[in-house]
Amino acid sequence: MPVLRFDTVSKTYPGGHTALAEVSFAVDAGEMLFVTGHSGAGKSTLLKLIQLVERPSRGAVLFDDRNLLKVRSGGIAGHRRQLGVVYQNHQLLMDRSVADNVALPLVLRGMKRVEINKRVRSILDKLGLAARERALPSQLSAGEQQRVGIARAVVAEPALLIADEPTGNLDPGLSAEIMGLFASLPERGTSVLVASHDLRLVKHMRKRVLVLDKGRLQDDIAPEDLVDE
Ligand SMILES: Nc1ncnc2c1ncn2[C@@H]1O[C@H](COP(=O)(O)OP(=O)(O)OP(=O)(O)O)[C@@H](O)[C@H]1O
Repeated sequence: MPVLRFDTVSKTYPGGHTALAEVSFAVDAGEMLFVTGHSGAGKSTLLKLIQLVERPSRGAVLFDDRNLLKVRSGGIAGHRRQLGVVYQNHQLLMDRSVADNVALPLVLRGMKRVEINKRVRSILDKLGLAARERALPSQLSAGEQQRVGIARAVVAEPALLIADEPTGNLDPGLSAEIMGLFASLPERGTSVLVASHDLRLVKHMRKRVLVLDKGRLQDDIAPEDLVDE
């Protein structure tokens, strides 16, 4: 069963600009894929519809077979707890330690402290951050900060991880490293959807690629059909 499905989704913003036009695709549980396209193609809009930051003008977005149109304002926070989100500029709390930042989604869920500590330690270990758990974000390198952002996004084991230009501020070496971390997540059952305009990096990852062009889904490329430049 797909974890996410777009069924002929269109989004026209107030003012009349159509950011997405009749977009359809499905994401399986444990699948990783990219959405790419020029600036303004509609990548961020697509991710906003999944997070219920925006609503479709036409068509339906289904998450775990549930039509998100049926989620009322009171249910939005609950819906978002099923998602992990990684931002370009990580949005860490700068006055809290690495461990506290990563613990936040679990604290918000009311989890017991012992369980929180166990999970935080385990994910920090996996992402190579164990030695930095007491550090403040400002004491970390850009790549480490982004890894903390990823740890925080996946610590609650979301069904779907979404990331909007997660390597935008990083050099090519670090970008490849961060993408490698994303690629390791589906093994843990999390589906991963990454928006990126970095075509070289996207092709290098050899995953399925959705190509948006002026809001239309121009292509849906299987990994085996990708060609190197
Ligand atoms: N809130 C809004 N109101 C009106 N128009 C918007 C709004 N948000 C986005 N748009 C327009 O919709 C189109 C798609 O924007 P979107 O941010 O989804 O593109 P994108 O592919 O993520 O671009 P980028 O790579 O530059 O971030 C753009 O033309 C943008 O100007």
